[in-house]
Amino acid sequence: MTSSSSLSVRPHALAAYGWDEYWAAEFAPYAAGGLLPGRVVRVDRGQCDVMTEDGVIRADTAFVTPHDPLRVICTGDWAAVETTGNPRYVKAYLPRRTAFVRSTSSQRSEGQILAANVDHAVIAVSLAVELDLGRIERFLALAWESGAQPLVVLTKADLVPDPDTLAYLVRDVETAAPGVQVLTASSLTGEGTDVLAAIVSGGTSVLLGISGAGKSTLANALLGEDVMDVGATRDVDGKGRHTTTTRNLLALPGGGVLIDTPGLRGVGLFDAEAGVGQAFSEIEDLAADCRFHDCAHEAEPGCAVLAALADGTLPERRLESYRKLLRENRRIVAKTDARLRAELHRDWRLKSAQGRANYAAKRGGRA
Ligand SMILES: Nc1nc2c(ncn2[C@@H]2O[C@H](COP(=O)(O)OP(=O)(O)OP(=O)(O)O)[C@@H](O)[C@H]2O)c(=O)[nH]1
Ligand SMILES: [Zn+2]
Repeated sequence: MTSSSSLSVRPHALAAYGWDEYWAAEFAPYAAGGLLPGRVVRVDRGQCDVMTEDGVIRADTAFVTPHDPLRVICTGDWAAVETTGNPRYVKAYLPRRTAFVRSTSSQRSEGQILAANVDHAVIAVSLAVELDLGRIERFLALAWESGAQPLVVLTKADLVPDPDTLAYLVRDVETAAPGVQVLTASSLTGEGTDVLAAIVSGGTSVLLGISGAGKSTLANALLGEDVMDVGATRDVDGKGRHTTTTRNLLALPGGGVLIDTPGLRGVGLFDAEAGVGQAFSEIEDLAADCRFHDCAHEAEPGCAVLAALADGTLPERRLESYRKLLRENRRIVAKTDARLRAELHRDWRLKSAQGRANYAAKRGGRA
């Protein structure tokens, strides 16, 4: 989107990419070490594209690709890049403020880092289909877990022309989203885009939501052009390979930064118990008033959650959804633990085999 020619060497050329006093202070030791700051706009195959005040630099990620997949450099990170060399290496990245993680597969529950330093998680929900509050709650848990502030945008509002119906739908979603702003938007009328643009102008945002929710349409409205389609086109260099200049992180014309990585779109829960808690904050608030601190809200006396169910202040659907997401999350965590346990067990078997061998040696070589 931004051509490198428009990125002259200015003191705050990176401001459009989120550079501020906070990051400048964090980066100070690296600057003292002669490294260049930049924001990662794309990561692929051992290399990454870093937006610096000199424009985009292709850099090697060997130093920032540790064994732990959650510590691998990713889009949105603030990188410290060498000023010279071929290849130029990313030597480090700044501690993340927030991070989106997903479970890579159902077999091995290992997290994968998808995006770093995101401030707003915009959850797109289509009004063209029946609202699925459970799914919205799932996205909200994921968003809260990342550390970003969630925001729900009900898209395709033009398909709900009756204002009362629209207001009712918004309230319905609001009951499933405590502490979260719920907006409506339409690409047809343009309604809502300005409000969204104003919110995302302060910081870095991601768009979450299922296929067809209207994420690309929202992104294009924010970008003021069809960048999302442009990114998919092939490089016309006669070599028939894909363009390598596609960015997953873009500066918005109205301010703010948008991250759109493919994996983010289908992101699932990964060890998100805190996020689930935040997504159901009214239930956790109630639970604080239960007589027993370990109340399961099943049949315990003095249960504030059950009392709220009984007097109608807490919808039953909310409690069921909360339980469902907690169960789902615990299954994922248990899977991770199982893998860890398997590794520990292997370790233990190795040690005990060694122990047996040592013991046999002491006894004169007889096993
Ligand atoms: N009527 C109406 N249709 C819309 C609106 N926004 C998006 N659409 C349509 O909804 C469909 C899906 O929109 P996309 O923006 O591609 O959805 P997406 O979430 O990016 O989908 P994926 O790329 O599959 O993840 C497209 O056919 C859009 O034209 C809107 O405000 N009103
Ligand atoms: Zn209780």
